[in-house]
Amino acid sequence: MDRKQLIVANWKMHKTPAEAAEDAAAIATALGRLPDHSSVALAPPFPALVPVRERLAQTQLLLAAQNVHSEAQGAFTGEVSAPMLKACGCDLIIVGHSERRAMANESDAMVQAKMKAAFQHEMGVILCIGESDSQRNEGQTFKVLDKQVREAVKGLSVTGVNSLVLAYEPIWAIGTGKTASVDQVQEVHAFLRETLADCFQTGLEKDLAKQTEILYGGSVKPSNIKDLMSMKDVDGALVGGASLNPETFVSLIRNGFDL
Ligand SMILES: O=C[C@H](O)COP(=O)(O)O
Repeated sequence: MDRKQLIVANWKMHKTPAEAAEDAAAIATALGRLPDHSSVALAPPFPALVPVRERLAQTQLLLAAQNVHSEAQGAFTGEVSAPMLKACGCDLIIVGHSERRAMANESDAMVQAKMKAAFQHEMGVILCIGESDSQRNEGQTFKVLDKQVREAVKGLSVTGVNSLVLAYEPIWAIGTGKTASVDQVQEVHAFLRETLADCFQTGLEKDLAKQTEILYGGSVKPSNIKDLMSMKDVDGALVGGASLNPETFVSLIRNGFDL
């Protein structure tokens, strides 16, 4: 079984619902039919989820949320739950983005609880992990990533593993224009694949772990996506800045998927 390719637009806190819907329609129209093994997902801000879903009906594009709360309901002002996101038509949820870990103090335990909530409500998870500049300079990269992965997937069921995508996003490469070199990315992705296999040591789970898509994120552009995706363990990308303009994002996808 070959792994799929996936390119995800993370629009972060950009675009009104109307702008997001218009851009989603433009992207879907420009792309047309995608090859069977290639997927594209759009992650607009919460208020744009439903309008974007409506524009993506009858297309192959997937809808992703940028965050979720671990509880299904309750007195959590400003939060959004997994059943709510499911009802908005989400296929995937981004969990543990470094911006949330930094701004909202999300711990590995919180990240794990959010993942479980997503899986319980039958959505896939894009689990973001990555080291900071100082952690890389201090030679802590693999230790940091190992902990982030193990803490997040602890106790996950086979169904969970099956719907998990990893996104390696070195914090020093996010929005900085500084992309990790293809060799740095391949080295980390190979390590992450081994770590996952080690986390799921038994039978079916071990096989599923080998099939997990691992995306790279951090200043991915139309000009560098092809080289990144030519690496053996790079299955796609999580794209911020270069996903905001529909034309740029479509050309990034065409280059990445070789369309
Ligand atoms: O989620 C996306 C990442 O944070 C990468 O953002 P960027 O492509 O603007 O560097």
